Amino acid sequence: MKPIWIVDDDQSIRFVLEKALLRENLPTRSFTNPQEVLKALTDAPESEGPQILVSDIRMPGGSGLELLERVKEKLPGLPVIIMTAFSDLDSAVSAFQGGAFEYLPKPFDLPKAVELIHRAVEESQREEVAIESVSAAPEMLGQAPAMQDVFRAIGRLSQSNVTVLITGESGSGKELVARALHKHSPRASGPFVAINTAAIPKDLLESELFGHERGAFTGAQTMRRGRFEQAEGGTLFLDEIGDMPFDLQTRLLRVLSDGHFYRVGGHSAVKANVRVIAATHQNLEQRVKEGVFREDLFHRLNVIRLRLPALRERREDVAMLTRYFLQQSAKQLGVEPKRIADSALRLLSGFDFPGNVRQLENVCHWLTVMAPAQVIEVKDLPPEVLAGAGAGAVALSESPPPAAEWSPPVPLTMPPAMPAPAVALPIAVPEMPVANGLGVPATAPVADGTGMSWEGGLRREAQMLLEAGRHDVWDVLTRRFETLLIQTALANTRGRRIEAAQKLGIGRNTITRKIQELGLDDL
Ligand SMILES: Nc1ncnc2c1ncn2[C@@H]1O[C@H](COP(=O)(O)OP(=O)(O)OP(=O)(O)O)[C@@H](O)[C@H]1O
Repeated sequence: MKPIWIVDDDQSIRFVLEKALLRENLPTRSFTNPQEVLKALTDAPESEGPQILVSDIRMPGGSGLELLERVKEKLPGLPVIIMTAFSDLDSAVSAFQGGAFEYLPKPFDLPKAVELIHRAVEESQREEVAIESVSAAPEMLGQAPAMQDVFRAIGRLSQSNVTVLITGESGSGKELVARALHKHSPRASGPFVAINTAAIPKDLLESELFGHERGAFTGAQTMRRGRFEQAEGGTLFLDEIGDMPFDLQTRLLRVLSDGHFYRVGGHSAVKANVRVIAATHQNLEQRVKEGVFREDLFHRLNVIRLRLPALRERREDVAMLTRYFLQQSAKQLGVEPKRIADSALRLLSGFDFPGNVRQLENVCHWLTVMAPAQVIEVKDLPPEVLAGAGAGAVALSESPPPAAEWSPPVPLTMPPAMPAPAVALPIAVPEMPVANGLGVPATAPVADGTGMSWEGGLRREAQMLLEAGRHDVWDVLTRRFETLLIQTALANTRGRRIEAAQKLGIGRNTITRKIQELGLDDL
């Protein structure tokens, strides 16, 4: 058998791989840089050429990706495994684009690396080398095995126009995956059009999707193209497909099977050259059983299914994502990025993140604005994290954090007579008539360590968000305010929701809905 060529400037990697492969009776030949490999390729007779090539990406004297390109010119069928210390999608995408067989994120698990090499050898012996291609958006991060599987799937789908159904909890990155699938598809130069079917009133959805002719209904003064037409030649992302009204499901099914549709009030068919990617946080099989989702549409959409893991199923990614979002927020706000203390990171990693990556992103933004110092400590974490991270955080850390850094969940509001909590809260308490049960505002705000009042903190955040040119300031701050109100009320009623709703003067359905929307289910 021909040898496995290993190229890496790191002697220890070469050594470990050589030894492991030797134990498997796989011969090896090692190189320290791409030039040596190219020279050997020219000099070596065919019989001594590589069976497969395992290459690092960053080496003095040339990049592994350039090497991949040059090698592929000479030996297009050769399986190449790219090793990279950067397990973001960029490297994976470039590797797949260059025609790599697989990529191996460093530090790797040796048995897994050997297994991968075995697979590549089998593949090369069958002389059917799968040349895989591009993957996803560079800003999509993930080191957890479950995310690596997602990246690989994206890479494999990149040459195809197939319909994909993405499932996963809210905020887990479904739209990001859809964008990545588009960006690395043959339709990349076409438009990517997204529509959240749950966010558009039922009556408007049909014309939103398919457009309407002039005079089709009252108010339709001009002809309007719908999202299907806007996505012509590109990709249409249908978010929250599980909530699509039944009659529209029928229309969608028809477009998918006939390849054309009619504008509302229109009589001539409009051709639809659109790839559909759908997403849902719901269990569609269950929706089919309940009779609210069409089974035939389900099968149409479910050609390929990608399941995105919830963030709590990949806690190992929290650290990397936190650092990334802290940098992004700092960039947006034009400030120095904050760092996070290990103890705070441990706590954050133990939090269940019902709102998934989006919630972590918001937390990081909040910390960038609100944490008083450059290094974020446990006490700076937002109340919902402090209140909800207990069990997971302790389980994650090898030794529990010192008592001074961590106390059990603290209610946001203290009755005026109670002593201040051991943990300094990141924001002071809103002055609301909830604390003493007498309908009298609790007047003493809890110190936040910055001397800033709750109102002042909110005003400062509003100011910074506005200056940063954000267009979701209302949403972000309303959510923050509602979260505070509900947490405070729940803390005062020992979690009894109906009582909390009464105290807040809202209905029980409203509090239940808000708790769900705000991702406070764990309280
Ligand atoms: N793996 C990731 N790396 C970096 N950012 C991510 C990742 N996953 C999600 N995000 C970010 O988290 C936020 C939420 O992601 P996205 O909108 O794709 O989630 P979603 O599952 O479509 O949510 P919803 O179901 O509520 O529509 C976005 O700002 C996105 O950029």
